[in-house]
Amino acid sequence: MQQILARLARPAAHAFALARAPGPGWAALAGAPVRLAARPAFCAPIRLLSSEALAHERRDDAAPSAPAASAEYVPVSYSEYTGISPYTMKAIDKVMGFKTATKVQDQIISRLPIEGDIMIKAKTGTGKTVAFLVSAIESLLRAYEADPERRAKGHKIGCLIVTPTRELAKQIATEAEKLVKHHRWGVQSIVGGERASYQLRALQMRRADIVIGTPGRLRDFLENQPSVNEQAVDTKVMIMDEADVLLDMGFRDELNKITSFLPADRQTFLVSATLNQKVRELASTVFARGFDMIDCVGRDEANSHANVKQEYITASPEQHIPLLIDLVETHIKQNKAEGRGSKIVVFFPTIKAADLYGEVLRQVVQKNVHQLDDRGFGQQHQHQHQRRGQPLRLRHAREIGDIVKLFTIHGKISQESRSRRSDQFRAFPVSAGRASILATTDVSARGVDYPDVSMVIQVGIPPQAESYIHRLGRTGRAGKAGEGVAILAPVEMAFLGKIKSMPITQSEKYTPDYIRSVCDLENGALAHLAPRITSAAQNADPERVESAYHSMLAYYAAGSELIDHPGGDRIIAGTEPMLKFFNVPATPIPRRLHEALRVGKLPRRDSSDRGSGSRGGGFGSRNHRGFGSRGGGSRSRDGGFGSRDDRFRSRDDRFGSRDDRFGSRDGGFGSRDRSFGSRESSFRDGSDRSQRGDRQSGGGHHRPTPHWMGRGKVGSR
Ligand SMILES: Nc1ncnc2c1ncn2[C@@H]1O[C@H](COP(=O)(O)OP(=O)(O)OP(=O)(O)O)[C@@H](O)[C@H]1O
Repeated sequence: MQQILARLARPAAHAFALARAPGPGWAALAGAPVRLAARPAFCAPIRLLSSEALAHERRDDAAPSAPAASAEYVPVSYSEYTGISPYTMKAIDKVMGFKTATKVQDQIISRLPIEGDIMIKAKTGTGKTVAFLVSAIESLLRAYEADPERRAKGHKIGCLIVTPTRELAKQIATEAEKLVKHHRWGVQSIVGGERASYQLRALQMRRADIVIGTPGRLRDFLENQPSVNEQAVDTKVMIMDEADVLLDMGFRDELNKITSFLPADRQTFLVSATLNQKVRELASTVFARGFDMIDCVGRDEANSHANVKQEYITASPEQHIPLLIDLVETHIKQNKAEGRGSKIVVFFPTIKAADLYGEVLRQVVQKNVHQLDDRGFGQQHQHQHQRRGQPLRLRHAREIGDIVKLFTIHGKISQESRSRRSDQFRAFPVSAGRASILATTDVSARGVDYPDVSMVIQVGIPPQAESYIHRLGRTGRAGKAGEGVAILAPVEMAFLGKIKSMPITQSEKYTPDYIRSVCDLENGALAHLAPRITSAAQNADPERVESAYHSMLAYYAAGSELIDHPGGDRIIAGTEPMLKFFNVPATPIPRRLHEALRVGKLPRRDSSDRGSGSRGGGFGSRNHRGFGSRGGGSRSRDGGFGSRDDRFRSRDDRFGSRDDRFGSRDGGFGSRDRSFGSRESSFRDGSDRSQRGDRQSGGGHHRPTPHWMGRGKVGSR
């Protein structure tokens, strides 16, 4: 009934074109006069904001706001839109396979043809890409109708899309290629990290109807390549996707420069999942005329999905890994019991932490992956499946049992590996008994589309409050169900105050008693995995554990506004327990890191301070079976850290690990996100392990073997 009413209320789409007033109305996002956008009275129950309203609405997305009910969107069938050309419609239907429009798609497509500039705000994973692409294609089509010669040549850039990362550029290019398939247009990518000469040649030789690029390479081409400059002078549509990310990455200058090469009468789209002051300021410079705002998030609605349950768990850092393992295991088992597979993304604050914790997770939960080929299918039975003509996935799952595969992606991994792992994680089949886990940093937080992610776990706080929304947005995409859990240390609890508008509640399951049970490896919920867990903890290289610890301290120092920051000592005391899990004794932290934490002088510590025996707690002291029985550290400060202080010399290096969310400024994922130390793996291989004795006797970390290590159970993985 509701659907019938919604359809009756919907007039022909061509009548939706917005009446646009000329003039500079909007300009004053930052204070000057603005004009009100025309709003069709028959508008779906979605908010269409004027720039005036935008200017007055100076709240950031993660900031608190009063909850209010918002009308539910009733999906509209694509067949109802009359503003889409037949070729585009055919692609939506046959190539993309989309039958109904998402909320943001409806808001854009029901208004086609759109003449002017638009700012789009919609929740993560709601199909913004198709929304702006369809509009851009239809605008370009009209321009081609007026200029058939241009259409025939296809040499000039018709639509230019700027996006922060190569991965996103690739994603958008894939969608664009599908949508223009029947138009027979060309789609090209101009991104960093690939050979410029190849891209340049392709621009000159092939159609350039839609060009998607990352800011650095685009600016470079426009500034230094007259032929590209010439191709761009009559660009019809410019789109800035993930505008908030572009700005967070410091691309403001690049954006200004790129727009300076484009004609003033172009159509501009600014697309963002979150709206903050920086985005408003960008809007005030890139929109050459008045613009309309399409805001698909209700004024008082949380910028997350109702279908994604959000919980947090408070626990000391040494409990984080067992909790993480328990969360992952429970989720996989539960889904399997319901006949589904699992796809989990775990976010860590720093590269070092992602490497270290991700490797522990791999050693504990990964299984049967040797049976997989690159596509995630079983190898050994492949010929049988093909011969019998049976679906590979089903037979595979039945024959070799559960499969759990862990992928790691962060900015220290080469672009090529990242792309490969990203593709594999995306394609990993989500069928019963199969689970894939991605251990990552904020490099995977924004814009990356991994369909079917069933759970997002955030270990620690994100670098910015808004990032919480983006990370969470990797699940619950395209209307699917999802789950989000944040594991926070007590020192991080103040972060909850920064995301008050999010419907996140304390986990009812993970009570202090249950957390203790999870961490009681001998008798608790993870007893069956105790040998694997203890072995993984033992395998971790102490220097890398320490390095990850330092990276966490630097991370807190850089993002101090997100935590309760009464001074560095509390942060150190609150973070140091992460060492306990690995049985690595605490040592003095580098001077510059101390300065960053604003604790003044390095505290004097004798060796008994350094060890955690004096602190007690942790796993061992409670049940004499966990990770806690430890002696003092033996590393001298001079020998141990003199050279390491170098790592904190430059601001970039010091705080680099926070930048890993977006990666290279030229659109890759990587080069900005320096971490602490250069080696990739946080774990020793066999030969490394054999050297441990030397290191211990040579003044490196002394990690006394707890009584529980070395038992038969521990080594058997
Ligand atoms: N109309 C539709 N019907 C079904 N699936 C859709 C539809 N539109 C988009 N999708 C799918 O939904 C997923 C999310 O789309 P998209 O990546 O465009 O979202 P987004 O809003 O740009 O997300 P983010 O803010 O995270 O970048 C994609 O897998 C896409 O293929």
